[in-house]
Amino acid sequence: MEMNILNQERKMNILIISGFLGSGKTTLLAQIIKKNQNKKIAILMNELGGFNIDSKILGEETPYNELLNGCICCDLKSDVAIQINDLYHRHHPELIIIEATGVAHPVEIYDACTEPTVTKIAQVLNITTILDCSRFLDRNKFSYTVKHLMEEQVKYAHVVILNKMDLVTEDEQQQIIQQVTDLNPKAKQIQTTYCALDTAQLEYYGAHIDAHNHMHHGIQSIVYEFSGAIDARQFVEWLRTLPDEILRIKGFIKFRENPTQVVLFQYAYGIPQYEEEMMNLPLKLVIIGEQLNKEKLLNQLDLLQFG
Ligand SMILES: Nc1nc2c(ncn2[C@@H]2O[C@H](COP(=O)(O)OP(=O)(O)OP(=O)(O)O)[C@@H](O)[C@H]2O)c(=O)[nH]1
Repeated sequence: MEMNILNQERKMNILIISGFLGSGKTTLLAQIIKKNQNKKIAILMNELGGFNIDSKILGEETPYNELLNGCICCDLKSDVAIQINDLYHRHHPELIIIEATGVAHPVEIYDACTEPTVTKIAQVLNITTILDCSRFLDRNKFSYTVKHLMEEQVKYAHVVILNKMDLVTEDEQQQIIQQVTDLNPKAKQIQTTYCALDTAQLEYYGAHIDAHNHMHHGIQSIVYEFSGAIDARQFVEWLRTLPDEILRIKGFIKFRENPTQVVLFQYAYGIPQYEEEMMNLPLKLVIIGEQLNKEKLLNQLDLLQFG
């Protein structure tokens, strides 16, 4: 799947809402639903807590599915595809909003949305991260892991909402704008209190999207399909050349050494994994990364395929 904002194929859009615990994700969701009553929106909620969103926020009109007892980016990743398909077949929404738990990593959520059964029917519109501004400014008080996660949520967002502006001074407002810019200069920043915003600013629907600004930053993905087996040694060599911007690769390959065996290939944080796959699946690779040099990658993959 490519981050095709224009949605020419009329696929469902997926909006990923990320943000640390208590930053305002549910508040934003409520705003979006309230202001877009004429749109068919469905929610995929990954709550660890027991808040009754059903009646309090969404109303009875908005379909939602839940991912329970775990975090979307750890143990529930494969459930995401199942739930998205379920929402699609039962409700045919224009937009699915995924509200992840506050501790979810945006790349993992995006990754979950690149399953072939999802890309057939939907595409990620953007990752919107919400910040509790004063908490974000105080992030050095948290453990390294928490601080790192808060920064990663900003780093990989296409849109960053600087929320709870009412709780910070003007001086602090300037500091946070600068810090977010330093972490992710290309993200669109929106300052809010109680997530009050014109929801069109989040650029939900294709017609409102400025494709040029959004095609070239943030997380993107490309899909490549091999027509047959490739050379294992060349493939490993290619992996060694990959830049840090490549965050994930996954898919199915066959190697010439054993051309009938389909291999499930996964690559994360520079580490490849190979598993024998029993089914004969299409030989597609999904590559996820930042600022992907698509043309170069496709050329390299062509060389693997035909070289
Ligand atoms: N003062 C202030 N409070 C806010 C603002 N936005 C949200 N809140 C409050 O902050 C609390 C957390 O907001 P939620 O929308 O539930 O945050 P969340 O990110 O969904 O929280 P989790 O689901 O726990 O991760 C609620 O009590 C909100 O009413 C804001 O701009 N200013």
